[in-house]
Amino acid sequence: MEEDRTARYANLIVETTNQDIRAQQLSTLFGSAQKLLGGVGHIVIIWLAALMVMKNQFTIGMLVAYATFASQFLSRGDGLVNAWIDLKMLRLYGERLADIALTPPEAHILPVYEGPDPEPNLELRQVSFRYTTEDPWILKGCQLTVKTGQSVAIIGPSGCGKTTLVKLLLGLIAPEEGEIRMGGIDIHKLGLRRYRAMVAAVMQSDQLFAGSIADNIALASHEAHPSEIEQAARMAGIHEQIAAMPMGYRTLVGDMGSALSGGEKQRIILARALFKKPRVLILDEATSHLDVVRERYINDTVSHLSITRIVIAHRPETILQCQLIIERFALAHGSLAYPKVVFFLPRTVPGFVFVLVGSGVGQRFSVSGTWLFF
Ligand SMILES: Nc1ncnc2c1ncn2[C@@H]1O[C@H](COP(=O)(O)OP(=O)(O)OP(=O)(O)O)[C@@H](O)[C@H]1O
Repeated sequence: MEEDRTARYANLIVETTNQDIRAQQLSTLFGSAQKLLGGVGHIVIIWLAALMVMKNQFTIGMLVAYATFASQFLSRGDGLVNAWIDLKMLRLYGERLADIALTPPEAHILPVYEGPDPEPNLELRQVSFRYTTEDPWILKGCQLTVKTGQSVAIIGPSGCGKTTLVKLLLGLIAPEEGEIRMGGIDIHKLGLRRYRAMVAAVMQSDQLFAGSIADNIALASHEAHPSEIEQAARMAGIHEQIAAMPMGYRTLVGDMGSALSGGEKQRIILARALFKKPRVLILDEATSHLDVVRERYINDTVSHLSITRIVIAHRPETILQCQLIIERFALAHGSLAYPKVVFFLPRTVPGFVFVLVGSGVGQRFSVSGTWLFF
C-alpha cells in the first residue's frame, strides 16, 4: 500500500520540488529587489527632507524625527509585504497538504485475477467516456484491438480525444461504459498496480524533476544498476550526449541544473519509460521535438524490442513506421466521432498501403479494401 501511495504521489512530489526551487529563486530575486528599493527609498526621503531644510521649511530636529519615522515606516512596510508573501505560501502548502490528505485512494489497485501475467494485447470493448455528464462523449461504444507486438498509430485533429484514449489505456481514468482488457482480462480485475508494471507511457505533460539524469531515468527504481540506466539511454538515443557532459549521468537537470533542449528532455523521459522494460509502450507525442534522423533511430530501436506500441503522432515519418493507423475525426456540432478509418500497412509489400475503411460510427471495422500507391 505504501508503494502505491509513493507511486501515486511521485508526480506531485516532483512538481512540488520544482515549485519549491522556483519559489526560492523568486524569493532571492524579490529579496534583492526589496533591498534595492528600500535603499533608494531612504535616499529619496533624506534628499527630500534635506531640500526642505535648505528651503527653511524643516528644522534640523524635524529632519532627524522625519528620517527616524520614515525608516520605521519603510521597515514596517517591508514586513507587511513579507507577511503577505508568507500568507500566499501558506495557502499553497495548505492546498498541497489537502491534495495528499483528501484524495480518495485509487480504486482497482489490487488484483482480483491471480493467474500468470496476460499477453500484452489490448482491447477496448464498447468503451464510452465523457469527463462529466454535461460534457459530450469523447468515446462512445468504442471497439479497438491492439495485438501483441503490434504497433498502432492513433491520429486525428487536436482535441479529438487521443490523449483521453491514452489515459483510459493507462487506467488513469475509468470508462463510464464498457471495459479495457489486457490479454482478455479486464484491467480492473488484473489490478492497476500489476497492469501498470507492464505498461510504460510518455505523455505530453511529462516533466524532468530536479535531480541527476540517472535519477530521472531510474525514477521507478532505487536500486538501478548504472548499466541498465545506460542501456535505456542508448535506446532513447541520448547516451552520447549524456556521456559527453562533464558529470555524465550525475549531471543535474531541472531548475537548478543544466539547461536541456526540448528534444533532450523528451529522450530522457523516453529513457525513463524504456528503463521499466515495459511490455506495452504508449507514446503521446513523445518524439515531437526530435529531428527526423533521431526520431527514425528511436523508432527503429523501439520497433526491434518486440513490445506492443501505441503511438500518437502528427509526423508522417512516425505514423508510417506503425503497422496500423487509426484516425479519429472531429464531427460537426461539437461532438466527436469514434475511430472510423483504419489503414493497414503490410510490411511485406513495400511502397503499398492497404486501406481498410470502417463502416459506420461506433461499429466494428469492416473491410472495404483499396490498394494505394504511397
Ligand atoms: N480533464 C478534462 N476535463 C474536461 N474536458 C477535458 C479534460 N481533458 C480534456 N478534455 C476535453 O476532451 C477533449 C479531448 O481532449 P484530448 O486532450 O484527449 O484531445 P487530443 O486529441 O489529445 O488533443 P491534442 O492533439 O491537442 O493533444 C477536448 O475537447 C478537451 O477539451
